[in-house]
Amino acid sequence: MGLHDRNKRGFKRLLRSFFYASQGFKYVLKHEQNMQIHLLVAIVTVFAAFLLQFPVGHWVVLLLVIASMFALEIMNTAIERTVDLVTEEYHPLAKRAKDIAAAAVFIYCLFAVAIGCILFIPALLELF
Ligand SMILES: Nc1ncnc2c1ncn2[C@@H]1O[C@H](COP(=O)(O)OP(=O)(O)OP(=O)(O)O)[C@@H](O)[C@H]1O
Repeated sequence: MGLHDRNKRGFKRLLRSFFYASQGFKYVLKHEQNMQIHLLVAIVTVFAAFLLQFPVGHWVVLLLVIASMFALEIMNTAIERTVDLVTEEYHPLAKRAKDIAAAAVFIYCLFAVAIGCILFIPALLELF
């Protein structure tokens, strides 16, 4: 899709959007160590949730947290690359923008861990 056919509609455009989105996802997965960690944690928690036979409500919360974590990390990377596009020199505003984007991921991570404890600890205690 060229830069000038943004007004086009249709299935082909939708397919192209999926293709570009998958390129973005592949890029983040390949280049961002944090994303690789998120993916690993997601796989482990989903596997554990299967074993612990989570009820539907727990599954909904778990999948929501995983999807939001991925989306936030992807947006963080987009902000980092956009800042790099504006300047590769040291700039206090570049630092601010990147630090704030990283803070969003960090805060969400803390809450995701807390939610994970709320979901998993009682289920694990029930095993004993
Ligand atoms: N152009 C810049 N000007 C000033 N400070 C910057 C600049 N680029 C990066 N920094 C600082 O360095 C930190 C690390 O930036 P970097 O772009 O390497 O991302 P990162 O933290 O390594 O993230 P990731 O590992 O997810 O790519 C930023 O949070 C910011 O504090």
